[in-house]
Amino acid sequence: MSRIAVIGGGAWGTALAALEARAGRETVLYARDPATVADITETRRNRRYLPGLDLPPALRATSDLGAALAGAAIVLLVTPAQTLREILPALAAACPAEAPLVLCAKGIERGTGRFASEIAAEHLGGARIAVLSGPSFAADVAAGLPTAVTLAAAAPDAADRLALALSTETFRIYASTDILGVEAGGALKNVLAIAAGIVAGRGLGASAGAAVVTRGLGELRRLGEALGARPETMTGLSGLGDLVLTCSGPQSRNFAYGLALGRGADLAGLKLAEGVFSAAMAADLARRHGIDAPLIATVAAILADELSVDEAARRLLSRPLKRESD
Ligand SMILES: NC(=O)C1=CN([C@@H]2O[C@H](COP(=O)(O)OP(=O)(O)OC[C@H]3O[C@@H](n4cnc5c(N)ncnc54)[C@H](OP(=O)(O)O)[C@@H]3O)[C@@H](O)[C@H]2O)C=CC1
Ligand SMILES: O=C(CO)COP(=O)(O)O
Repeated sequence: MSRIAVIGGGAWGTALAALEARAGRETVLYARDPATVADITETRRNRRYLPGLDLPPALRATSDLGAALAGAAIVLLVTPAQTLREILPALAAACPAEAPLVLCAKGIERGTGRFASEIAAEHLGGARIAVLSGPSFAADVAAGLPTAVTLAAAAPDAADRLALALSTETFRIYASTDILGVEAGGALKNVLAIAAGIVAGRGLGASAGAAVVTRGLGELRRLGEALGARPETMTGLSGLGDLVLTCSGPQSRNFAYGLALGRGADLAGLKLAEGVFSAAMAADLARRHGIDAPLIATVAAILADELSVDEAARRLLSRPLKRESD
């Protein structure tokens, strides 16, 4: 019995399910939308979320949550961060008692400032909870391109076991016990990728883009460590690694959102950008912990319509000069 249940039929859930099924592991993908299930079953594609990519014949899809979870040895929860509170009660009720739950969303809950592991711990024992994060575009992973990510669980042997159970020839998972650090990196890099997109969209140049990544890493590191993350996690795959990937261009939906903002383009119809929902909470966490995070605060203010892009750039540049180490 080693069935993997993947909950969430969007880009990332479909990519992870395809990866595991292709590696020869029995995998079931739950999508709440029957049209997605029909598309996967009939065409071996998820044309809405992963257009152009063929899914392995062995991948089974269902819109019955209980059927997806029945007999699962490992459960991957891959719906957006803001949906976790809604989906977790039903998931916890139907999830086999011993199955570890791997949280794959990258975000902070609006209103509470909580990370996925904190929300999940309200429904399941902490010992079963793991988080997966790191530089990994769904399209790359689904296409079988080489990828390295981090998986954290509280117990080192649980993290090692899950890393072994989910790694494939192309998907290399590094084990960690720094759950909050891995989550903080994944959520904060999205906010900073919006900043990088804004810089590109407003035509501020590649030098400004590099400054955002570098000073953004400082904010990610300072805030992550204030929240309890280990320094090496923030400069690891789920921190620096994912920051670099997501700030690298419009294949990132967060970067693409910032790009549209910077250009003054229409934001309607853009794909999911988790940083949009996390920015205000990230800025709030920084304030509460007394952390200087001007880029995160600026993104939050722009998204809240409190600041124009041009005024934001002027204010960031006119702050008092300081030592680089500060
Ligand atoms: N895409 C990527 O490259 C990566 C994404 N991630 C993270 O994974 C998470 C999911 O992203 P991604 O898959 O790309 O998002 P998508 O927007 O592609 O898909 C979201 C999926 O979640 C489903 N969903 C939304 N609300 C619920 C709910 N209440 N119950 C059940 N299903 C629900 C949607 O279903 P419906 O179609 O019915 O609305 C859809 O299938 C995000 O936190 C993201 O940051 C992490 C690494 C890589
Ligand atoms: O998290 C990701 C890559 O690691 C995906 O980034 P976007 O959500 O910005 O597309």
